[in-house]
Amino acid sequence: MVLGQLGGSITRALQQMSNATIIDEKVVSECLNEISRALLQADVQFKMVRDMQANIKRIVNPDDLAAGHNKRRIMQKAVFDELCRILDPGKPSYTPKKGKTSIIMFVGLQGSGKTTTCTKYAHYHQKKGWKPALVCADTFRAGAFDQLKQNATKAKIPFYGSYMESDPVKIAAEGVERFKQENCDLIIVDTSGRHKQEAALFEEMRQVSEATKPDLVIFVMDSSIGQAAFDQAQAFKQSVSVGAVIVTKMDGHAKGGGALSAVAATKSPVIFIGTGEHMHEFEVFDVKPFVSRLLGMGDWSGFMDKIHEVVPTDQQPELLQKLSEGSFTMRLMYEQFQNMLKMGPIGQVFSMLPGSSSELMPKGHEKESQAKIKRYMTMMDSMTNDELDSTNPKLMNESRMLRIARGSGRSVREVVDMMEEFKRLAKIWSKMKGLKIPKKGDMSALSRNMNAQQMSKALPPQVLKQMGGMGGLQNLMKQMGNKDLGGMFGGER
Ligand SMILES: Nc1nc2c(ncn2[C@@H]2O[C@H](COP(=O)(O)OP(=O)(O)OP(=O)(O)O)[C@@H](O)[C@H]2O)c(=O)[nH]1
Repeated sequence: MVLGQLGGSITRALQQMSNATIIDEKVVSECLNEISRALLQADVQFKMVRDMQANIKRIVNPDDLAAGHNKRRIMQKAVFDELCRILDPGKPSYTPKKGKTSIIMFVGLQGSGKTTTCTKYAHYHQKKGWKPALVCADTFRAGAFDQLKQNATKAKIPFYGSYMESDPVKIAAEGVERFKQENCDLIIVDTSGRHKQEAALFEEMRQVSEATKPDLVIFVMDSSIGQAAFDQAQAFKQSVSVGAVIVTKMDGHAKGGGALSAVAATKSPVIFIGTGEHMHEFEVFDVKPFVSRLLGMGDWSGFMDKIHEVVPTDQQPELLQKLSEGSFTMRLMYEQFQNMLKMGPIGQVFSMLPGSSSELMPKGHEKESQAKIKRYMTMMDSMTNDELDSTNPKLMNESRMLRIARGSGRSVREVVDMMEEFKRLAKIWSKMKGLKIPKKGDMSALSRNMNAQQMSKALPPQVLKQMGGMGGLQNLMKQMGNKDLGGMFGGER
C-alpha cells in the first residue's frame, strides 16, 4: 500500500516544524503546505485538501505552538482529527439485521471489483450465521453470470441469474422475490458496470433500484482511480441513493486518498475494504485505525482488541503475561502449534505477531505447513521437560539433538530446522517483552508503558524509517504521555 508514504511525508513535515527554533506563522504555513502536497500526491481531492488546510489553520492557535508547548503533537492531532472528520460522515449506514430480510444493491464501474465484492460481502455474513443469496442482474457483460455463479458455488451461497433473459430489471425482481420466499435475510443484487459513466448505465441502475427497493445501495470503488474518485462517486449518488462505500484493491499500488473523496461525495461511510482477490481478503473499515495507519502510526489497538476479542477471558492473563515476559520456550512453541493447527484463538493472536505465521504457514501452502508443524511436534514429544521449559537455546547441544532425532524417527537435519524455527519465533516473541497490557480500550496506557526501544523493535522497519528512525520515534514517544494522543492509536479519547 502506497499509503505508508503519505504517513512518512506528514511525519517528516511535522518533524521539520518542531525542529525550528522559532515557530511563527511562516513555519506553520510551510508545514501545512508540505502536508497538503503529501495529501494531493495520495490522490486526496484538491478542494478537500484546501478546506482541510483552512480548518487546521483555524483550529491550531499559533500561541499554542510557542516554545514550551508540544507543537508537533498539536499539529499531528489536528491533522488526525481532520482526516477522521472527512472519513466519518457523521451517520452510520443502514445496518442489516440477522433474520430480517434486507436487500442490498451493489453499484460501480466495470472492473471496480463489484462482483468479487458481492461474494465477499455474502461470505463475510454467511460466516456469522446469516443466510445470504446472490442475484446477478448484470446482463451487459458476457460472463458476468458465470463469474458470480462460480464464486457463489465456491462459497456455497445460493444464486439467481439467467443466460437467456436480457432484461436486468426482470432478473433482479425475480431473484429478489425467489429469495424472499426462501427466507434469506441478505439478498445481494449485483448490477451491470460500464467502462465509463454512461446515461444508459445510470438509467438501468435506477430501474433495478425501483424494482427491487433496496434497503442499502453500496457503491464499490477501485482505490486506484485517484483524483477521478470524487466525480465518479458523485455521479452514482445522483442516480441512486448510495448509502455506503466499499473501496477495493487496497492491497495494490493504490494511494487510498480516493476513499476520502468517495465519502465526501456520497456523504456515506466506507464500510469495508477489499485487500486482495480472495474471498477472505475483506476487512471491516474503521476510521481511526485507518487514519493511524495513513499517518504511519501503526495499529496497536487492532492487535490488542484482537486479544480481547478472540482469547477467552480466562486465558487472557496467561497469554498476556507470557507476552510481556518475552521469554519463549519450546513448550510455548508447542502450545502455539497446537493452537495454530486447531486455528484456536491463541493461534489467531500468535499469527498476528509480525512475521510469525506468514512464514510458517504461507498462504496456499497450508497443507505442507501443517505437515511440517506436525513433524516439529513429534520431535518435541521426544524432548525432556527441562528442554521444553528452557529459554536457553545453547542447551540444545549435538547429543541432545541426536537423541531427539532418534526418539522421533526424524533426521538430525529436521531437528536443526526446528531449532532454527524456534529461534526465529523466540526473536519475534521477545519484541513484546515488557509490554504492559492496558485495560480494554485504553491504548494510551499501552503507549505510556512501552519505551521507544521496545516500540522500535515491534514496529515494521519501513514504518520506523518513515517516522524518522529512533530519533523520530523518541520524539513521538515523548508526546505520548498525553491522553489525547491515545486516539491516534484508536483508543479512547
Ligand atoms: N488485488 C485485488 N483485486 C481485486 C479486489 N477486488 C476485486 N479484484 C479483482 O478485480 C478484477 C475485477 O473484479 P470484478 O469483480 O470482476 O469486477 P466488476 O466490477 O464486477 O466488473 P463488471 O462485472 O465487469 O462490472 C478481478 O480480477 C478481481 O479478482 C481486491 O480487493 N484486490
